[in-house]
Amino acid sequence: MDLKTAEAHVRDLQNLLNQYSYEYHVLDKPSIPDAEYDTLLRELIELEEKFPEMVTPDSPTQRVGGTILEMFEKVEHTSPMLSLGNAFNEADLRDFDRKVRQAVGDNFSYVCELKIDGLAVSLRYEDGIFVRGATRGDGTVGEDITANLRTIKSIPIRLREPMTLEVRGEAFMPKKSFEALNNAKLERDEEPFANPRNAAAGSLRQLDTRIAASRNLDIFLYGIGDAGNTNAASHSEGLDLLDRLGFKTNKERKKCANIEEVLEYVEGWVEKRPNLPYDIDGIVIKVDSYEQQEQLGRTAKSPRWAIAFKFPAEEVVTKLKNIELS
Ligand SMILES: NC(=O)c1c(N)nc(OC2CCCC2)nc1O[C@@H]1CCC[C@@H]1O
Repeated sequence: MDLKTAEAHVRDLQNLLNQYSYEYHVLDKPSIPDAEYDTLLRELIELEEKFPEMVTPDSPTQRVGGTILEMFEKVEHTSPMLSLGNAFNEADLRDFDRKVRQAVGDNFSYVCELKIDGLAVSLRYEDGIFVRGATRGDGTVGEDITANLRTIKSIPIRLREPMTLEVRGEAFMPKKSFEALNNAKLERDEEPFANPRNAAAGSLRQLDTRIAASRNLDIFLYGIGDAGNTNAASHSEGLDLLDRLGFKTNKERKKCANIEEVLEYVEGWVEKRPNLPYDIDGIVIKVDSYEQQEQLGRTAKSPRWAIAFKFPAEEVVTKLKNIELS
């Protein structure tokens, strides 16, 4: 095979494998059997070993680097990663709604989302290529964990359009992966993780990327850092853009016309929460229109246009049950 043909074949394989990975990990709709994916990946690895100059950062072979980092560099976020004010009951939610209506009137919608219980991260893409990923840190400065985030298969290493933007999301460990990891730790007489959030944070703060790669982490993206250079006019349009670009967003989100619909959504998920394959610790309620978000503004640390309804912690319920039983 001459260089030109090899080059074309490598690009085709890289594009094909990235597409298959997107179908499997983002759409959850694989179009080929795993064995075929593995065969194609092995073929690409062999070709890239033969022609190392053809290895590019967006090749699917570059997800798990061999390097062990010395430490994590500090990263300043282009726009702050805000935290959320909390609501614990219906009165708190109605209070939030009253303040929103005071500021923007009655003509607006909310978007309700599951509040994923993981580690908030920011992903930066330049011309569609994943260039940097960081923890939220204190909201202004986080840690560069790009190498570890690259190992999360649902994070695209190349977008479906060559956009430059920063997106935010919650990296998490699915419940099944958490149970398997803790069973393995118990077998090795190691200290198990207390919950999937700690396990996800601990995995992404590993200096050895092979450990992060072994932890079956996943992610849901929930926002755009700087929606300025997109033509999305609302949060829901922003999330649809993230879907088009190839990101994994949580499909349980719902547009609500008023606080009554929000309360109904929250009520529904109190029941359904235990059946989810990942932990959630509440529901995030956001005013949809970007213009109205601007009007509402923010405090030093959290937006006035969003609030988190917090569920009572599941562990507390378990402990209470144990007390009653004993
Ligand atoms: N954990 C989540 O699922 C989640 C979400 N679905 N949506 C947001 O929206 C941001 C945008 C502006 C303020 C919060 N934040 C989330 O989590 C954040 C990360 C840091 C504090 C909150 O937990």
